[in-house]
Amino acid sequence: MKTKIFVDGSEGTTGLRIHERFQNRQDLEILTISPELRKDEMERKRLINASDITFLCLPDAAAKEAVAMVENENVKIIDTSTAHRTDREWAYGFPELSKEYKTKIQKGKRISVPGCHATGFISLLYPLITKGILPGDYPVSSFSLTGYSGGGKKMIAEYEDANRLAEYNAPREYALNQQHKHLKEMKYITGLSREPLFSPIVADYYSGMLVSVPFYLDMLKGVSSPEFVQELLTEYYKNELFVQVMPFGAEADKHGFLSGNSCSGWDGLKIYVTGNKERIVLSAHFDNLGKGASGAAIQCLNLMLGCKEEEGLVL
Ligand SMILES: NC(=O)C1=CN([C@@H]2O[C@H](COP(=O)(O)OP(=O)(O)OC[C@H]3O[C@@H](n4cnc5c(N)ncnc54)[C@H](OP(=O)(O)O)[C@@H]3O)[C@@H](O)[C@H]2O)C=CC1
Ligand SMILES: CC(=O)N[C@@H](CCC(=O)OP(=O)(O)O)C(=O)O
Repeated sequence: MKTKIFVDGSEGTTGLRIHERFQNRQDLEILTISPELRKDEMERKRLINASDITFLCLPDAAAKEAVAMVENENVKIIDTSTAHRTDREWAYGFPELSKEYKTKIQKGKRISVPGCHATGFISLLYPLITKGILPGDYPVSSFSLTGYSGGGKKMIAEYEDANRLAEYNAPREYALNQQHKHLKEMKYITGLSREPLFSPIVADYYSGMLVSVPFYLDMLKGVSSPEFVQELLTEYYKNELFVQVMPFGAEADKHGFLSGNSCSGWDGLKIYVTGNKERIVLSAHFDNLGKGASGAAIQCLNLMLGCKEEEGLVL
């Protein structure tokens, strides 16, 4: 029997990308909502409760409302919003972190997909803290480049407006109050003792992310060389299809640049370790709409269904 799927928020950026990935899936039956009824509570509630698995691709408040609509106890939820990422009752949808994370997703009824910036940040720090080389009280700072689709329909419309302001031509730093919405999950999942200093930058390209975290090597425990960090990350992710650790010092292009958009359209995540004997930078390179949202949501679905983890995804 086919698994019945409903996407609440199917007309949005994340919802549309999830739908695209259902093409050619014979194992799924997609329950659709008429576009004019997409905010109709009764119709949403009917479809949520008729589904086996519902994806929530909504703003936080609407995601919480949708969860409150569940009456059928067999319904499973995959939420792409920020609403439930630090809720202990929910599985955090990052299976590569550990066997426990993977099992909780496979067996779970409530899955919260990681935030896009948080995905990159956590992919870099979680292994270092788990393996004891990064002290939990390290004063971590991070900067992150993102394409404008990360801001959803509203930001896409602003960037693609023919009459937009000249400021949109340049990369723009935001969350200047140091209150970005991913800080909570960055701290909660990694176990850092405090929230990192985090500076996201949105630039004039559609999609793709580059999340970077610099470290002083002598402040990491038992680390004598940058190669050691690269080898530790390689070992940590060696069985993972979606995470690739690049050779030490590898650069994305022959001119020595890592550009924000070169993983656009791809559903995996590449880790770069660059720098020298004193200072290194770890960078996670992926697509905010791939491993940063819709791709990760589909990966969680595949794990829940017990099919190939990469089904319908681009690797
Ligand atoms: N874009 C990205 O890269 C990422 C997004 N996310 C998260 O995914 C979620 C969706 O984001 P995104 O797709 O970018 O946002 P969009 O704004 O592109 O889409 C949101 C959709 O939800 C609809 N919607 C809003 N309120 C309601 C409601 N009460 N009932 C039903 N539908 C509603 C909107 O309707 P309408 O069409 O009328 O606007 C829209 O179609 C958010 O929580 C976001 O933070 C997570 C990771 C990355
Ligand atoms: C460019 C831009 O505005 N990006 C969004 C991130 C989108 C995202 O990942 O939001 P979720 O927390 O719902 O996952 C931001 O930084 O707030």
